[in-house]
Amino acid sequence: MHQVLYCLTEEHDWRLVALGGAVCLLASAAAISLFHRARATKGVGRLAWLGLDAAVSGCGIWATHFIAMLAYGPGGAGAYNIPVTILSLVFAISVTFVGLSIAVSSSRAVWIALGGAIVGSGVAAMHYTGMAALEIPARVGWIGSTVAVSVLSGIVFAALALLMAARRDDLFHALTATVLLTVGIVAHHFTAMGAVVLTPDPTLAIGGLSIPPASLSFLTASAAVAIIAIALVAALLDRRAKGELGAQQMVLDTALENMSQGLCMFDADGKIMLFNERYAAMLRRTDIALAGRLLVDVLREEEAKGEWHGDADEFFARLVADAREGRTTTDVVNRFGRSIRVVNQPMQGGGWVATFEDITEWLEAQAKISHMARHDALTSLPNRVLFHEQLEQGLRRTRSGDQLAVLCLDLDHFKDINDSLGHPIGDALLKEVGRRLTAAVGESDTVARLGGDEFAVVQIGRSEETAARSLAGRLVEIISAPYEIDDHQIVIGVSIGISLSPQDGSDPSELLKNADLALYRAKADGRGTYRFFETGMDARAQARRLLEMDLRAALQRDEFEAYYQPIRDVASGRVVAFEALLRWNHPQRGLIAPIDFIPLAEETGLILQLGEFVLRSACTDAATWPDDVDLAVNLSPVQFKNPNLIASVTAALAVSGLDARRLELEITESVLLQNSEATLTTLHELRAMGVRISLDDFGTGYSSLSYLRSFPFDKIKIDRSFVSELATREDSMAIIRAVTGLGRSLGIVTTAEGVENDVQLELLRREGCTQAQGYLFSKPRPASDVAMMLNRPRLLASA
Ligand SMILES: Nc1nc2c(ncn2[C@@H]2O[C@@H]3COP(=O)(O)O[C@H]4[C@@H](O)[C@H](n5cnc6c(=O)[nH]c(N)nc65)O[C@@H]4COP(=O)(O)O[C@H]3[C@H]2O)c(=O)[nH]1
Repeated sequence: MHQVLYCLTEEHDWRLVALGGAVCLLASAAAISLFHRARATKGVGRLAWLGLDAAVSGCGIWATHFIAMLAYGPGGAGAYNIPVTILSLVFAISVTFVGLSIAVSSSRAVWIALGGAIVGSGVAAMHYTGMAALEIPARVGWIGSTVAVSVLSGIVFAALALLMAARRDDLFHALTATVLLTVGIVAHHFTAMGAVVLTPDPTLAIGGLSIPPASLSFLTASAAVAIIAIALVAALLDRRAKGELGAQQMVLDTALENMSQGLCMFDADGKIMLFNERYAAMLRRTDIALAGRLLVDVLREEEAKGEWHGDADEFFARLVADAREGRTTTDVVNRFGRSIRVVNQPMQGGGWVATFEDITEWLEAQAKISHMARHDALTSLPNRVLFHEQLEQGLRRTRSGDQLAVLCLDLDHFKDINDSLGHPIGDALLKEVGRRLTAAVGESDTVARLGGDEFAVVQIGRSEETAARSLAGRLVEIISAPYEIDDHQIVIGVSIGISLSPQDGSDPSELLKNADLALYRAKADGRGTYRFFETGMDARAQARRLLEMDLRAALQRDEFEAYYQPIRDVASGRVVAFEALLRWNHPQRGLIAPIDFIPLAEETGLILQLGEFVLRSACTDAATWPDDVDLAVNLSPVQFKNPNLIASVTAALAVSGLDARRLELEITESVLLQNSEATLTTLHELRAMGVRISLDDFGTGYSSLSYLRSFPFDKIKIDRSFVSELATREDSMAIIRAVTGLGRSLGIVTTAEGVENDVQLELLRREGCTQAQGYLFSKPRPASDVAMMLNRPRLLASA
């Protein structure tokens, strides 16, 4: 140690030592930076960086040595043998190259340390060869132990330097490694110089092939500094470029790995260049090597394992050909129970990018949406859209000689069931109807629910009239069979309209329209039956449409008028009331009877306005009559569903000033059929106001008697049909006798309608009927004739 210190302080020029140290530091910095570059690169690039690193390190060590030698006082007297000097440079570069190569190619500390140690021994090899090149007039001797320390210090520090550099490529590790390497080189040099023992010998001459130390040192130092500087700049530029590339790579990797789609990139030969994890996971290729492999090899491997089916070579050849010819292809493939959409997009310069999207859920949702769009949610039967499509399909078949029938079905009075038993029961009934229909039709026939209580059937193939007739008959029977739903026994009828193709039409809309017209006819003919389309139906429907338009206009033009028909007390013959009966003064058609427009007004809802008009005008008229003459007004079931009924009765009474006890409202059984709870409440409210309630057309319904129990009616009006047959039919007489008897015992007034002659009147009187109404006394007349009707018991002139 003493020798080393002595050598350093006494035998060296400090300024040159500092210069050598600076060159060494610069060389070390470049060497470490290049070392990092070499580790970050692969293949030929790595080899180039290693070569440059070894050259820079070798030159750096070499230059450091000769600058330091210039600082060494005793060396100034000699010269350097040129071949040996060159050999020392070769040693420095080649041994360093070996050491760096080992350290770069491994990530294990032991190999990196070994590489570093070899670099350190390269420093020693250079130094001692360089010393051998020194020619001075003295004999050079060595202190063995100091030599050993010098070699060891170079090895240890160089190994530490590379270990530090290999840990991380950042400023801290780079600086620490640089300092360690510098220390290694410098420590080695000066320790080695401390080991030198010079014995002057003037006989030793300087050879011919030598160069003075000052020239060599400055020459090599400048060249080395230039090389080192260039290398350092190159390394720094490369680092920055790599850094940017690395950042881009990171962004790309993040994007790739966070894509919901799988992505795989192939070169022009079909070799996998890049893929993301989603791709590997989607195609279950996580366990097999993919990068750099030909797709066809991967497919063959999967084919062998039974995971891929098809001809791998043919498939692959097609993909490569598509990419080569610039064709973008889209396929939906089924892999492992999932539906995957694959898009192969050719790349510029060959190869293609394949994207893989799992569209299983999307396809399922699509199927669901498409099912929902074409099926009825309640019954799952085809809806109008699908029905149209199937009808169109069927019609295409009829062109090749087949026949087709369209059956439109409408449940009779379904609304009443819905209103009285509630929607859940109504829904359950519709479902059951759908099931019965489906079970009843043939395999090639289609049943659809067109909406509400409307169903339709297309009968294809054997649909000549008799087949359609037999199906319709069967359907009427099947649908009319009782239903048991939630402890309710339900009976419902069905009306069916039928159109046939080709005779009744050849496009879906026409056939449906004609079947609808036939359905309308079936309903008009009493429901619970079927009708075939006939040509005249269209005209009738047209007439109905015109009537509806007329009706609306008539309301605006005030063409309606209340007529009155007297009701007489049978015993005294006195007029006790007038029934208001609506008339339409049509400007072209003259006076129109209610039977010709009331049903349509009920269907279209216009009855609400009409009913209100009758109530108001009749109450106003009646207010002018004697106090003991009452007014009877008919109420339609439709009006009864209107929540404003009570309000409009109250308003009519209030505006006219008529006493509520003089007003009598006539309702038919059908009013009681609908939503009975609400109906009964309304009836009771009307009664509470003082208004009386009559049961009109008694005897024409199915269970007239049972309705008498549900509400305490003030009056029963015996239907005209019984009165007209009074003298001829025994059973009519019996019914009248029963009703009048019932009225007497319940304290209810009985009014016989349609009394046309004295015989009928006499019989009614005999049976104890309370009141009578009919043409015998007067036909319905305008309000202006009321006074006349009051004064004259019989007014046979027609109205
Ligand atoms: N053949 C014959 N017929 C007789 C005789 N006596 C009375 N009539 C007719 O019998 C019908 C009695 O009225 P309705 O049973 O309530 O039957 C009424 C009633 O249900 C309905 N209607 C009439 N006006 C209104 C109204 O303002 N509102 C409602 N909702 N319906 C009305 O139209 C039906 C028919 O009314 P109209 O044509 O006026 O027919 C009236 C009347 O002209 C007779 O001796 N012989």
